[in-house]
Amino acid sequence: MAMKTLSAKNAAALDKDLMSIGAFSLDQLMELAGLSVSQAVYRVHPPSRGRRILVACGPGNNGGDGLVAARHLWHYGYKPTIYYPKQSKNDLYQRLATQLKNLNISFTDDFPTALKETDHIIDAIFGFSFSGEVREPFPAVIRALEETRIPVTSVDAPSSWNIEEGPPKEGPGANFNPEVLVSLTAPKPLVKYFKGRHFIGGRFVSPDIKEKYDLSLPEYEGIDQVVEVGNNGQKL
Ligand SMILES: NC(=O)C1=CN([C@@H]2O[C@H](COP(=O)(O)OP(=O)(O)OC[C@H]3O[C@@H](n4cnc5c(N)ncnc54)[C@H](O)[C@@H]3O)[C@@H](O)[C@H]2O)[C@H](O)CC1
Ligand SMILES: [K+]
Repeated sequence: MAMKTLSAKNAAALDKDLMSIGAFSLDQLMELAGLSVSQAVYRVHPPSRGRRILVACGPGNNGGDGLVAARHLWHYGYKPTIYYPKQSKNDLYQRLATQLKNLNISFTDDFPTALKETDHIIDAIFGFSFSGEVREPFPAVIRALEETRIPVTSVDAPSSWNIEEGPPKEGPGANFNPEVLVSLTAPKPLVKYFKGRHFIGGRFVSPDIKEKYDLSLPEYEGIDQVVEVGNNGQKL
């Protein structure tokens, strides 16, 4: 049976519902999303495999999830480095960045060098609001992610992939195949092109929202914030 997915349009509508009907603040949702990402990274890349984690953050909420994940990973004993070239002036992101600076987590502008000095990468550049061709300064970053042999965990979507149609036919991202994907709330249609380990995270969906968007979500176990699923969307 094919996996049930959530279109980019419905993902944005669901997000709005969580904040209106659901009465969640964006901070809360982002905290839970980033916590999920940190748990998936801990599962696929425990600290014994190397503690250095490069977190590439984009300008929107996907980037915010990356900032939150970096904070949790620091508390688990990792050594995150942040690449965040388009920093938002918005208070939420500024506070997230300050929280990291208070932990002495370093920020870098030099992505190629940072890539040589890491054990794992988190791709928190673009999520469900990405569209069109990748604009500056990100084409070189996506190309570097394509070429590196260091494993990548993508947050919600492999950045540069079209949310409905998957990898671009040409240009940056055409050969980008991350090792791990953490779909937040529910998988997006692009998952049918994804071949790596797949987790679902974002444990904040109420039964009425699940029903409204016809989601079929695997059961989370115990205190886990992520569930690993197979090609059919069933829990592994
Ligand atoms: N309910 C949930 O699942 C939650 C998910 N979260 C995360 O939020 C993102 C979606 O966030 P949003 O701010 O809407 O957008 P993005 O981060 O995907 O990107 C917007 C950002 O990127 C720029 N942009 C768009 N296209 C391009 C392009 N071709 N080139 C360059 N830049 C581009 C755009 O201008 C914006 O600045 C979701 O995927 C989850 O990761 C929430 O954190 C919590 C709830
Ligand atoms: K991403």
